[in-house]
Amino acid sequence: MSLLSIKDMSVDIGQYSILHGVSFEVQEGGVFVLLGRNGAGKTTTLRAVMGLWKPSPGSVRFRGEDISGLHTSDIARRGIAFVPENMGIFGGLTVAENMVLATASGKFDASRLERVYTLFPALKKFWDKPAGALSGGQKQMLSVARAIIEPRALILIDEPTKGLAPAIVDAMGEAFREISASTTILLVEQNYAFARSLGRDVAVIDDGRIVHTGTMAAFDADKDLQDRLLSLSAFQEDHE
Ligand SMILES: Nc1ncnc2c1ncn2[C@@H]1O[C@H](COP(=O)(O)OP(=O)(O)OP(=O)(O)O)[C@@H](O)[C@H]1O
Repeated sequence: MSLLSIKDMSVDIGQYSILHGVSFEVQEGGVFVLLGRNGAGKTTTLRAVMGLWKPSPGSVRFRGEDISGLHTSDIARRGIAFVPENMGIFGGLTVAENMVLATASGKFDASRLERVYTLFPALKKFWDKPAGALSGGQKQMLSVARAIIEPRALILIDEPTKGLAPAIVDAMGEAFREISASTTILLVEQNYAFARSLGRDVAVIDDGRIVHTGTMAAFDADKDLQDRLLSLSAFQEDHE
């Protein structure tokens, strides 16, 4: 059984029809990358999985259970976390307070906290500092740390490398590799090199429709396909 199975999912926002029958399956373990041009529907797909938009019609199954009608908090309780593009952290609170708010009980499991410190040493260093004073990369690390401080089966991560320096992107990649050994990651990325280095499977969305699914290795080997689906040469110039 797939960990996450999205079937014929359509999403309307107000009078606009944004997703048109999106279907793909995410298997347990590793990194699944969702690629697509600007405005293709990547964020909308993640938000719909998290219950922040309601599919109509369509289903989202998590471990076989239809979660598409559930509230976001109930979806989170089933073991899915969302790291939004704007990171969703509280700038006026300390790193420690941001982390506490990400726990269900208000307490940390010591070994999980130790893991966060190992993955992201800067968070330990700035533990009692306001999150708003962190650099962009450190804020992104805090946002990911909040998602893994409790046990999760699936983390949805939206464009985590946007605007980050190459060294920070490398550190983020290392952390994701580590995290994905125990937690499945559904990653939306515009940085193709980053996506390629992490992804096992890939789906490409265009104009609210899935236009390709397969392994990342096969997609990466097919330059014509990449160019056709992503206009990758233009796409890379934009992001270099
Ligand atoms: N709240 C909203 N109201 C109206 N239209 C929206 C809203 N959110 C998204 N859209 C539209 O839906 C389409 C898909 O947006 P979405 O953010 O999912 O794309 P994306 O692939 O994540 O793009 P990007 O890479 O630019 O973030 C776009 O045309 C966008 O303008």
